[in-house]
Amino acid sequence: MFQLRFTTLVEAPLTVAFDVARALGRPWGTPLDEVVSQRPWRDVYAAAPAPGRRWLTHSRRFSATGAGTLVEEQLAWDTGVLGTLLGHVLRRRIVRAMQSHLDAYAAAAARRALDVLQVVGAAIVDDGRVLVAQRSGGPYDALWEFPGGKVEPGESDLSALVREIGEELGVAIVPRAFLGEVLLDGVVGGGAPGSSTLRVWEARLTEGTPVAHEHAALRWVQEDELEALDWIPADRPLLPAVRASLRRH
Ligand SMILES: Nc1nc2c([nH]c(=O)n2[C@H]2C[C@H](O)[C@@H](COP(=O)(O)OP(=O)(O)OP(=O)(O)O)O2)c(=O)[nH]1
Repeated sequence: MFQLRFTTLVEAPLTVAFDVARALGRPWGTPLDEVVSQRPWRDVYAAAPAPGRRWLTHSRRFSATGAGTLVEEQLAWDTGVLGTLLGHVLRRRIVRAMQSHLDAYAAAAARRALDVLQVVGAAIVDDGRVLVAQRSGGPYDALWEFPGGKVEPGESDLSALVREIGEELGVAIVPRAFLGEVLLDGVVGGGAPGSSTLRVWEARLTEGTPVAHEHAALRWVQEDELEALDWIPADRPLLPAVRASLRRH
């Protein structure tokens, strides 16, 4: 059996990285059938046996990191009776084709990401508690969230985070660990569910005391109080990472 692994870091949210990867297809002619598709986390494709090849699979995993989406791909095939030499030839061809394909993919995904509305939030942690904010007005009136807001065109995620926290709470923060990314439901930027995303970082206060300039209320809550809050539904999948972060501090 032959195996190849490729890792690409794409400056784009999960959904964009996933959708662009699928739209571009693969840099070789062999048609592959979809075996698994879990948007935006994972897909697996396989090719039926053919001359010089008993089987071929291509699986991809997409995971969110603070620097973008990490795409881990694995190709595996078996050349059957035609043996090792053909396997090596195939390997060289696939490596060459994949290298330029992945460069083009990363560029296309980064370009597409510019059209997607991205929201960043801060889980500000201090003394074993995290700051949560209650929205005032709009479709999520009175629901709880991580303070933050929309990334502006040309702005990096972390600059947007520091700016939004300054505007909303009047404090300075330093973002630390990346906690996770969730799909938003289309209320924010319009479009289908997942056409915008929320990325949350754990952060530490460096200056000032938070004041609710734009929210109805602010609360410092402990780990065991997180679950009972009336959260914006999209935020709930982030709570395990926030709990883990509170345990670390
Ligand atoms: N800040 C933040 N927004 C969230 C969270 N979860 C979630 O679905 N959202 C949604 C609510 C809003 O529709 C959108 C963020 O918009 P916003 O109104 O806070 O952003 P902003 O300050 O840049 O807004 P704007 O007044 O400039 O338009 O993302 C969350 O935890 N934090």
